[in-house]
Amino acid sequence: MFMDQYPYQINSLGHIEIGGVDTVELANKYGTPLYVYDVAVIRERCRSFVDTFKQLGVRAQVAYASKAFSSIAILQVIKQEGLSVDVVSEGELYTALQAGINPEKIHLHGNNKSSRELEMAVENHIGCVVVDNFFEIELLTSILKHHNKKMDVIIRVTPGIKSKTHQYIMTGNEDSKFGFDLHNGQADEAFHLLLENPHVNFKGLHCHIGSQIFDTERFVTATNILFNKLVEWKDSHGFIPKVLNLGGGFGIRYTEEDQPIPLHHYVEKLVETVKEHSEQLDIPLPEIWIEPGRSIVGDAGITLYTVGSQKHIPGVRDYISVDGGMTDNIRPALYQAKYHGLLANRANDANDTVVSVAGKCCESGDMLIWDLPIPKVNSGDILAILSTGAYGYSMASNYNRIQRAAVVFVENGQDKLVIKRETYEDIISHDLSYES
Ligand SMILES: Cc1ncc(COP(=O)(O)O)c(C=O)c1O
Ligand SMILES: N[C@@H](CCCC[NH3+])C(=O)O
Repeated sequence: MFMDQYPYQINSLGHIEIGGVDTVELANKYGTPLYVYDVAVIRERCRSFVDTFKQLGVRAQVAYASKAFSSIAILQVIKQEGLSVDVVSEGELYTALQAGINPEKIHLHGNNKSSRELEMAVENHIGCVVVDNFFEIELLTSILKHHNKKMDVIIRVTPGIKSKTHQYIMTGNEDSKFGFDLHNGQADEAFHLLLENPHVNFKGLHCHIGSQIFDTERFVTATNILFNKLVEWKDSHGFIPKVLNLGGGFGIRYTEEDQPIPLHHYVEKLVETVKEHSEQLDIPLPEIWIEPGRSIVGDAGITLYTVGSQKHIPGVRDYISVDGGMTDNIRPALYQAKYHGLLANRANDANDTVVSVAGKCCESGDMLIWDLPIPKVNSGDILAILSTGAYGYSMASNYNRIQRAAVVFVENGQDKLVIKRETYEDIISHDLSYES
């Protein structure tokens, strides 16, 4: 059955169960909309990456891309599992530090890092800055000079390949706001600037070709392209890379159309490719770093909603509306992302109708799922949307002054609130009065 392909079960009451906990009980206890994560699945995903590197005897860092979902609780799990953390802002860096992540295991990304962000990185002795552009080289150098410090850096390059994914989540192509182009001389210029810079240890290259990628082929192509450059730099400067960061982007199942491959396959193929090149180049195997986000938390999470109003337009379409929407999951509106949903309280009932699931925002584009086969829906039913663990909470907004939903972790039959639902007081807490 289709549900077998997801890490959730249906219990004897016909309710969806996650991490051994009945989702209907969770909806009653915490209210909806509610994000629920199975921590055992998160751990299992972390271990797929970490253990494969270990089994292959390769020095590596698996850096969780915390943009996918950042909070104290998730980063505590990430820390327990021995991962590093990739952050892209002061807020993500602050959260990682507060969660107790060892600063040496934090990598700072970003195409427009501010001086405050770089200062914070330097002051906290984080492990590595992934340098993205010439402006940043100057800024970072002046901050390091000022603090009389030295920092490990790698540079982000765009290998110039397009991944089969939505344009907005494609990042490794030439026409991208991220990184230095490998083919027009910019990466070489950055390399020279950093190699001669007494304030940095220039360790190697980074590339991230995009997101939700289901095959290993493009990772191999990207690695080949990086090595073409490394061959040049070894010949011209005797440069030997210590680190090769091949980014994230490993695909997960949202709907039946998605056919993810086991996560260890990516690691095996990357290691094989880097080993081949290193042997050819006659250099020691560099440390291999990867940055999975979605594949760590994506299918470990679901969102529970309560169905409210319904609208039947004869000959056109049936809409059901839920108590959340684009405020807790912007991905359908932003990327036309597709999700699967089902009734959490009647998961075994036969699908005898088709509905489109609308959010409650004042926006026609606030649709979560189009044309979902489902049993006849009653207002008050609990709808579960699957695989919402990545880029759901982290991209949530307060549009229409809707409160951000709560987050609950479940593991081995136990549930724990890890992010409180926002209150109306929270929503106005930063508002200042304009009355004299
Ligand atoms: C530099 C970088 N690393 C890692 C990721 C994580 O990607 P994903 O969540 O698809 O694994 C992203 C986001 O796409 C990224 O831009
Ligand atoms: N937010 C994107 C992925 C991040 C792309 C940026 N590197 C998503 O939901 O798919």
